[in-house]
Amino acid sequence: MSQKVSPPPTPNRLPKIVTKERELSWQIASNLLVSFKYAWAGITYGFKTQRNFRIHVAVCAIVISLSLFLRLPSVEVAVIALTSGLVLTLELLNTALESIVDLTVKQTYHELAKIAKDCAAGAVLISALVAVLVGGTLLLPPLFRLILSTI
Ligand SMILES: Nc1ncnc2c1ncn2[C@@H]1O[C@H](COP(=O)(O)OP(=O)(O)OP(=O)(O)O)[C@@H](O)[C@H]1O
Repeated sequence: MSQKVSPPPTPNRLPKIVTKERELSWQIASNLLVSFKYAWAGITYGFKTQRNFRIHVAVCAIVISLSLFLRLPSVEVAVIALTSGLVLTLELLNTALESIVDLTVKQTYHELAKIAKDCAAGAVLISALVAVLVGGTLLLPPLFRLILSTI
C-alpha cells in the first residue's frame, strides 16, 4: 500500500507554509508595540498568579540592588543579573508549559504530563540553586567586610 508523503518544503514554499500555520493563530501581533504588550501581559500574569515568580522577583531585586550598593565590579553585577534573569525566565516558561499541559490533558492524570511538569519545575529549581550559589559567592564576602568594618 503506497502512502502519500508531502515533499520537504523548498525555500519558495516556506513563507507560504509559515503564513498558513500563523493563520491558525487566534490573533497575531500587528506590530512591535503590540508584541511588547502581549509579552508584558505574560509577565503580569505570571506575577499575579505565581507565588514563586513573585518571590523570585523580590529576591532578584534585592540581590541586584545589594550588588550595586556594595559597588561590586561591573562583571560581577552582570553575572548576578544574568543568573537572576535566568531564574525569572525559566519560571515564566514553567508557567507557560503548565498551561499547555493543562490545555492538552485537561483535568486527567497522564504520566507524560507529570514528566513535563516535573522536568520544568526541576529546571527552575536548578537555576534557583545556581543563582543562590553565585549570589552567595559574590555578595557574602563584601557584605561581611562591610558589617565587620562598622562594628
Ligand atoms: N495532568 C497531570 N498528570 C499527572 N501529574 C500531574 C498533572 N498535573 C499536575 N501533576 C503533578 O502535580 C505537580 C504539580 O502540578 P501543578 O500544575 O499544580 O504545578 P504547580 O504546583 O502549580 O507548579 P508551580 O509551583 O511550579 O507553579 C506536577 O509537578 C506533577 O507532578
